[in-house]
Amino acid sequence: MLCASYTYFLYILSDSKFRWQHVCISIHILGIIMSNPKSHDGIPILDLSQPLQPSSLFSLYKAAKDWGVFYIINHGISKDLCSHIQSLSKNLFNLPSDTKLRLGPFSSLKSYTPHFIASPFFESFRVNGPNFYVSANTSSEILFDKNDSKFSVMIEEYCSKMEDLSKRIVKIMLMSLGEGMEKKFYNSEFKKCHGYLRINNYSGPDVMEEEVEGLGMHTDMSCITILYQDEIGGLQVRSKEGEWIDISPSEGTLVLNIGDMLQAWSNDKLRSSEHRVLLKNHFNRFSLAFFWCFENDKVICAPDEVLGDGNKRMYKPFVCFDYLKFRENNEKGRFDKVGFTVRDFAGIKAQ
Ligand SMILES: O=C(O)CCC(=O)C(=O)O
Ligand SMILES: [Fe+2]
Repeated sequence: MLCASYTYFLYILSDSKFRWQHVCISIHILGIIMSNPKSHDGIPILDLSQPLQPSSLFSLYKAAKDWGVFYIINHGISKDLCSHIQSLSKNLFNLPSDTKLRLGPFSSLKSYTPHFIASPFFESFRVNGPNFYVSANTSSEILFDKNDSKFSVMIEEYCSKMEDLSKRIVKIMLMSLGEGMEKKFYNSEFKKCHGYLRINNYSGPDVMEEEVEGLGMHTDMSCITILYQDEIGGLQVRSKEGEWIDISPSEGTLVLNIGDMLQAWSNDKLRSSEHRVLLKNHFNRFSLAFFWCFENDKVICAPDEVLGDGNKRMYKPFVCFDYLKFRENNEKGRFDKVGFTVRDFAGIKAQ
């Protein structure tokens, strides 16, 4: 069995067609020997209460390569914490527009995205790390003209759990790229990552004759994004062939999206997921998106070991902050839309 798993790690480093088929055959055999990870709509579920098996790593790698998405369960974030944040966030979203705009795009904090920026049906508050308590508290003081720390304490708790989870998932993604990759690259490349949280509220039109886009198709600029969605549903991810599939909500399940930074760093071995949110009824939808990103001044450049022998470099090395600015400048007043992705910014065009 050990022998078989070593074969997998050897071959995963290479992308040539012949070798790739070989991996699939080896893993198919492994899958029979070891228990297969559970899956949901063909997209695997990472169960953090279980030891990682080579077969689970392979499923995650495959999902991250093909879709840029998988599910996480037994992650240690309680349903109660999410529900409390959801109910306290209602107090923010229910405020009059004028009040919310104190944090809007023309304010100094710029932590509120009002309706009609990303879509008519989407609004969002942003909380920045590393001190999530201070960030949340500053915003709530501006909105409510008083200090109420309950909300900020919960945000702090949620985000500090998200930070731990993000570190764990990045390590797992590195392991999925091949034996020794985590040890080699976690500290040198990912140690200075930082996070921010977006608290999202969707409200469809009162009369819905057809489904509407709550959030148009986009990729995230992060390394990874961890998403909590309530029970309403509507999140979809696009396959390479252009087919949309539902990422259905399920209690206790978080969604992991690969973002642009990890796509570029892994030289397209991991795919930044193209996703959107469709609203199918007039119920409000709530989600929490935690973005885990490289530090602004990091130069993103796929290491040779990740590239593998004979594989072409897909991206010119670039500074993380320059990409963020590129997205912002090209999308003045808009959200992160496909069309201005990392490929458009730093992709090396095929000759
Ligand atoms: O609300 C969701 O399910 C997705 C949110 C999202 O994609 C984002 O905030 O980037
Ligand atoms: Fe997103």
